[in-house]
Amino acid sequence: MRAESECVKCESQIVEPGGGPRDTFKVRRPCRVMILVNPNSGRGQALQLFSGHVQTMLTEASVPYKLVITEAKNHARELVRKVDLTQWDALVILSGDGLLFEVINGLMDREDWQQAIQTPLGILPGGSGNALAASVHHYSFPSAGFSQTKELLLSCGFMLCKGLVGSMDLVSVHLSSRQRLFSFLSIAWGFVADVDVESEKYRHVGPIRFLMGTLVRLATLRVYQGRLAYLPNTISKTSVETQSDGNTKALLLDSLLPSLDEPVPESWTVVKEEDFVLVLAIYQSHLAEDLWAAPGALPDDGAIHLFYVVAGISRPALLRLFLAMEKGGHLDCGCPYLVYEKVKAFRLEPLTPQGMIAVDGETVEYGPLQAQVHPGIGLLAPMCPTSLPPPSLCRS
Ligand SMILES: Nc1ncnc2c1ncn2[C@@H]1O[C@H](COP(=O)(O)OP(=O)(O)OP(=O)(O)O)[C@@H](O)[C@H]1O
Repeated sequence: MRAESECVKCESQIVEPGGGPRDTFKVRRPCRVMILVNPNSGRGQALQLFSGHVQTMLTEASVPYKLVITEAKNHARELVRKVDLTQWDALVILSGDGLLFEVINGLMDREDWQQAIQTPLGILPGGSGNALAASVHHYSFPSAGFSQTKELLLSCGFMLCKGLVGSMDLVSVHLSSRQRLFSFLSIAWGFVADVDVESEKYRHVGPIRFLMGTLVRLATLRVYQGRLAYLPNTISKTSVETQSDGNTKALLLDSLLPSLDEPVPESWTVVKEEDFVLVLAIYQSHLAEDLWAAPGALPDDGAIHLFYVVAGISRPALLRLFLAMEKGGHLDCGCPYLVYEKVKAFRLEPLTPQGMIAVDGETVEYGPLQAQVHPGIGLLAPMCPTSLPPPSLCRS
């Protein structure tokens, strides 16, 4: 199936709403949208979600679109590396968070990454985790929950059609092989990474896969040795610093990070514990549809929300934390093993010889890594700055 609606010239209206709670929002009615769908994401129903719900919304809102069905891993990354972005006002992902991770890294691979990453990126939930979609819904309708992925899809589709755009932080991640990645969601090591990766096999059951994975992992609770250090979020907002590569490409500098083989600067805090149950760095509010992991996070707050749980926590206490996370209440549990810091950068050096590290839910090479936030370098498309009622209420 391949659908392409006609691309018509329509007026682009850019309005600073002023009355909204934050001043970074623009109303930019999407004109031409490329929608990338991973047909295998989640329960394998992304195409049905498109034809059953999204297509009608786009048609009703007169938003011209081109549908691209991804054929394999890295298809989307290769495509956005080369595509003529002047043809598109937004790139929209109907999938899980993994496909957006590919698209962001494809855009950042480009010679013209500075302009490319300013292409508004939209998300429509088609995966089993849907962390960014749940976060977007939360930023837009903080007091309105949703009970099913379909409701979340309608909410994100509605906001996409409204054409609201806000800025988004990206985090630059350095792995020990010198590979550099750009992340919009999270970096996880220990319990959370294990659950995320191991529960992939239950993805056909949808978001509940994380609860199933958590219960399985709790039964075999492990301690992971490693070193953690971070730069607290006390320094003033960092600006985007670039340097030329000697040709035409500007390089985005990670000026807060020393080389991975050098010690961290004295201004950093070194965590004295070396036995962890989990380390989670997150920069959106939600880690999954029903995991409100960072209650204070905003997409462009210039902070990495760093959580870690040190060894010694009991299985029931850890389960209580995850159950409380459904309502964002884990920090109110008074758990002495859970630590939360807002940081600009951090370094993690696992000492346990084998394990999992997940960046935006995707497994990456295991080993030392460090990361730095780049405030507001991306644009997130379905964002709503006002207290509009959620779409189901609008229609009644
Ligand atoms: N047609 C395809 N077939 C197989 N894999 C694909 C295809 N298109 C994309 N992928 C890859 O599949 C991986 C998972 O995609 P994604 O995260 O979007 O869905 P998901 O894993 O079902 O969602 P979630 O992470 O919410 O569970 C990504 O690495 C993506 O690049």
